[in-house]
Amino acid sequence: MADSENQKFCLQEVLDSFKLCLSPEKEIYIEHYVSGWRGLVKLLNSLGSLFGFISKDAVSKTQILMNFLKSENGPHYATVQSMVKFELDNELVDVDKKGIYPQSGCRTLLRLHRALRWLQLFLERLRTSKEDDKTSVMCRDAYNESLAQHHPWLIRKSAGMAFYSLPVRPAFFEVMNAGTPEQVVDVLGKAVPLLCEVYQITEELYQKHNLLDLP
Ligand SMILES: CCCCCCCC/C=C\CCCCCCCC(=O)N[C@@H](COP(=O)(O)O)[C@H](O)/C=C/CCCCCCCCCCCCC
Repeated sequence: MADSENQKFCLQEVLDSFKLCLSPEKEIYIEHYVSGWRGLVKLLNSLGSLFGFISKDAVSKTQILMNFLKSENGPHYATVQSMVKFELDNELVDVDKKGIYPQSGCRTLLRLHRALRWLQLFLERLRTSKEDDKTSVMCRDAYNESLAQHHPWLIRKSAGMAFYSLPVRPAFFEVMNAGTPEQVVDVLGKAVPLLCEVYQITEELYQKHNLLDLP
């Protein structure tokens, strides 16, 4: 695990990364998108070993994208839009679902994009929750409404077990390291619309190019 993923989670930092990832022309910078996910992985790593398999998958996907960014084709991977164009123009994507490019940038980002929908739904539930609402239920409901439909039975079961071990809401707010519960709710109020915008732009781009079902 990289050192940065062992550091303390900071919600504001995650928010800043997702803010930075949107250009004025609404292009999405992959470097900052990945940095937002890496910030989130810090929180995941503080939640215990049951979340290890989720963290491992998120780290591996962010690493694939960082490797593209650092490669000789790096400039083509600066934004999600330029990556889609580059991989489609050069036939590097499994548009015909043959599974020849299991590690393309487009399919890797699609997995994180689907997870972003879960995050958006979970954070909105958290934002509007009451003190004794269960984080495990909020997380499970958000998961069932989004990512679960893309996961096989074993992953769904393992994720469900991990959710049970989530701390109660006041303790979860502490881990989020963003001040008082009122301040956490305030930051969440800024985070959710931002994640929503990043999600929507990616969703429309992937839809336009028929990339939403990449194997
Ligand atoms: C703002 C602070 C509060 C929220 C804190 C959230 C912290 C979340 C950090 C990272 C989320 C993990 C993102 C996981 C990406 C999963 C991508 C995926 O779907 N991968 C599957 C498919 O990949 P391929 O096999 O096709 O390559 C893969 O099979 C999945 C493996 C792992 C299971 C993923 C379960 C995801 C559950 C949602 C995250 C729950 C975290 C709960 C923490 C509150």
